Amino acid sequence: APTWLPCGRHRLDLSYPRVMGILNVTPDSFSDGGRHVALDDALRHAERMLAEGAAIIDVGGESTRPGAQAITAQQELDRVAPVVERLVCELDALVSVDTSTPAVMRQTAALGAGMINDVRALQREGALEAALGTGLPVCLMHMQGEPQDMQQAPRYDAPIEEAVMDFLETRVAACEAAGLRRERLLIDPGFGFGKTVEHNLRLLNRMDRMTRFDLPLLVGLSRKSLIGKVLGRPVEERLPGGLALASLAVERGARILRVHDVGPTMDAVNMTWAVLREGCEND
Ligand SMILES: Nc1nc2[nH]c(S[C@@H](C(=O)O)c3ccccc3)nc2c(=O)[nH]1
Repeated sequence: APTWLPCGRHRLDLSYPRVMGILNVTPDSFSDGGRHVALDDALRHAERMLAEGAAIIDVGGESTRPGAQAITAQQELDRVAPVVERLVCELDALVSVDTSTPAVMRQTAALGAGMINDVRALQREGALEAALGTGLPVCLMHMQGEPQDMQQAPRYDAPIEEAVMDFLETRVAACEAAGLRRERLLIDPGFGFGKTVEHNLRLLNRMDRMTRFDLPLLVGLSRKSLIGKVLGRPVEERLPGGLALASLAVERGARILRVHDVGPTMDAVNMTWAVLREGCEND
């Protein structure tokens, strides 16, 4: 996999695992005193995650919560654009935009976003062309179904890791066929997106097989329901479980960890990396 990734005006060093901080800008995060307060809060939250070591800030406007009703491209843009603009202009942050919407990809790239994070792997009409036009790297994630229905009855004919890798293989091929250079691609197994707990656990256990793509591996495990179901913890008590998963993910090849709790994850990831890196050099 490449040891660094051009992300707009940023150059992301991937020779060691990096942490991506989650910045949620869906309306519930605007529930308090209106947009400007929320915007300032978002900036402060991002500033804190950067200070704790986040290499990337992931900004998502579409609530992928199961059962959430779909929003228009304009609504998504109205949420995301102001935040991206201030993150870029005031913090010079490397911003990834969690979107499947072509117009949002184009407009946020124009505002200085450095990466596209598409949970639908550029399958929407016009998404591939839009991503290509931005020149930005793109994370292709596996999801079965849509957030509205993906968790009702996840099932696969093949073992989960094979189904996920087959899907990602087809999406990587589609991108390359459309002229999106392989050096611009990242892959992500999509934990929790149309998978049972067993699917998620098996997928992480066998995730080292995804290194065969020779592409940077991004994973999102933070506070997810698989932690809740295995440990019986509510979402606000899932950090220890999440740190265990982050360490395992790094050991199995993950290079970008998408998390809520940046500081603690930095320590777990750096501790894990110190062990893995040491073993290699002094063979
Ligand atoms: N690349 C990449 N992008 C991501 N965006 C998300 S949203 C997810 C969450 O729990 O954060 C989520 C899922 C369902 C409802 C709410 C929130 N998860 C990932 C991931 O695993 N990989």
